[in-house]
Amino acid sequence: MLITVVGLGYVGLTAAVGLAESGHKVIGIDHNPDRIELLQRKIIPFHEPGLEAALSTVAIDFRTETTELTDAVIVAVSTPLLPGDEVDTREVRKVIGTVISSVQAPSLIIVKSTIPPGTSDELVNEFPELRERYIHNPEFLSQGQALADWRTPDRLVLGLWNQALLPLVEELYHDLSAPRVVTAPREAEMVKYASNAFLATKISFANEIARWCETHQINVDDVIKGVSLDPRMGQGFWRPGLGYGDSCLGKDVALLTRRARDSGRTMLLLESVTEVNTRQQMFPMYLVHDISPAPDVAVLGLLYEPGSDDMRAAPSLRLLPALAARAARLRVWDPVLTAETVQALFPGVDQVEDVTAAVTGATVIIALTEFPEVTGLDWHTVAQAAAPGCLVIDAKNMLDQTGVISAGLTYRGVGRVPADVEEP
Ligand SMILES: NC(=O)C1=CN([C@@H]2O[C@H](COP(=O)(O)OP(=O)(O)OC[C@H]3O[C@@H](n4cnc5c(N)ncnc54)[C@H](O)[C@@H]3O)[C@@H](O)[C@H]2O)C=CC1
Ligand SMILES: O=C(O)[C@H]1O[C@H](OP(=O)(O)OP(=O)(O)OC[C@H]2O[C@@H](n3ccc(=O)[nH]c3=O)[C@H](O)[C@@H]2O)[C@H](O)[C@@H](O)[C@@H]1O
Repeated sequence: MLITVVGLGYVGLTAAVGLAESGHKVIGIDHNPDRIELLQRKIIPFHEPGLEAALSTVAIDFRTETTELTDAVIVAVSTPLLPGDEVDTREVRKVIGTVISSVQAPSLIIVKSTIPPGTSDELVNEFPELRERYIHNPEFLSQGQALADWRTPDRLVLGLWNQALLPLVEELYHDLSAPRVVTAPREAEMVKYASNAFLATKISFANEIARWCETHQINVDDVIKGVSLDPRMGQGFWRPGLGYGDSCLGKDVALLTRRARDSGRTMLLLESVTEVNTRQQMFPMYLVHDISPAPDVAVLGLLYEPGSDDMRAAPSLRLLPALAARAARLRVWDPVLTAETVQALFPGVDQVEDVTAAVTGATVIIALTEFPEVTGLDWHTVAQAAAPGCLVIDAKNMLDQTGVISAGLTYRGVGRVPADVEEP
């Protein structure tokens, strides 16, 4: 098939590459000319492991606009949160308006962007010709493993009014063997929101349990292992840490809770999920708050996860200014973010080139991102560079605490009981 993908971010570019790998001819459209210029040179404009290598193996026609008739158009443009927690769907509407008003509209118009429940109905009210061609097919990939998730999805959710479109969808996704959930667009929209709300809930739950464990001297790692082996619990998304800090979970929960409040049916659970998360993102502050004299702080990692440079909702955005206000001295190290990005997000911050430069003289080390350079640290070497007895805050329970303690450093994780290790 000949397919146009509009919006070449994490979702759209992954879809374009995945569909090209499946043998389709793909035209990739983005209104950002700088992005197109890079893509034409087979350079991806963000950090997504494996995607650039895959892009180099396929031929995609990248442009800022097209008038060419294709069999299907996939819309994957941004739908950010507006102030007041409503979602901005204007770019989706704009693209649909352009596509539907073209002389011969394509047979399939697929919206992959996350849109609030009811948006597809609104789109069809605005563009009645859309109804017979329309599918809302939400995307469930995770950044950092986007292409792998595309190639082997858990499910394909297909929200449509016109069942006659299904053979075309099968042709489009001929090599994706996941179960299909065929429903109406409104339900498909809600599958996406309910999924992200549940993931957010799981993380806040894990963090609450970790907090309880900490108070009662119980090791949360073993508790989670014991609980999550029950298949009813689902094995993933159990890791306590800094809370969710990606660009979507918070955004999707915010939309649901805002709309619930508006309709007079407050979602008590999800309101609490957000509250727990907001508190959790700042937990390193509670550990450094009373340290006197003001600490010399090294922050290792600014990304919310090593596989994605998406800083739209990263916990470090709130944490760093608070730390800067508390610390006598603050240094950050991050191997992915460029100096320009760091200065734009955290003006004036002292960004150093390597971990050793960051930890030298530190009285507090905060490990925020699970980069291999952090998880693989030799703590005896760190102890020689850092101040004696330096506090190591493991914000993701990713470090070997025995190694940290046996090097003479003080360890604090999330709901972990400090290991009984003989100090040197
Ligand atoms: N990032 C993720 O992990 C996931 C995101 N989603 C949803 O998918 C949608 C896209 O997300 P991302 O890829 O993260 O966004 P993004 O912000 O990385 O990329 C969106 C792209 O669309 C382009 N764009 C915006 N308006 C346009 C227009 N009118 N014409 C052409 N190009 C346009 C932008 O220049 C940008 O390159 C959002 O609705 C998001 O909520 C869904 C699942 C996973
Ligand atoms: O709608 C979306 O945009 C996507 O949001 C998340 O994907 P992603 O944003 O890439 O983020 P994840 O890697 O899944 O992590 C989300 C956040 O939760 C945190 N997390 C994750 C797992 C865990 O056990 N504990 C935990 O704190 C991560 O550090 C991160 O801040 C979902 O996992 C995807 O299914 C969904 O498609």
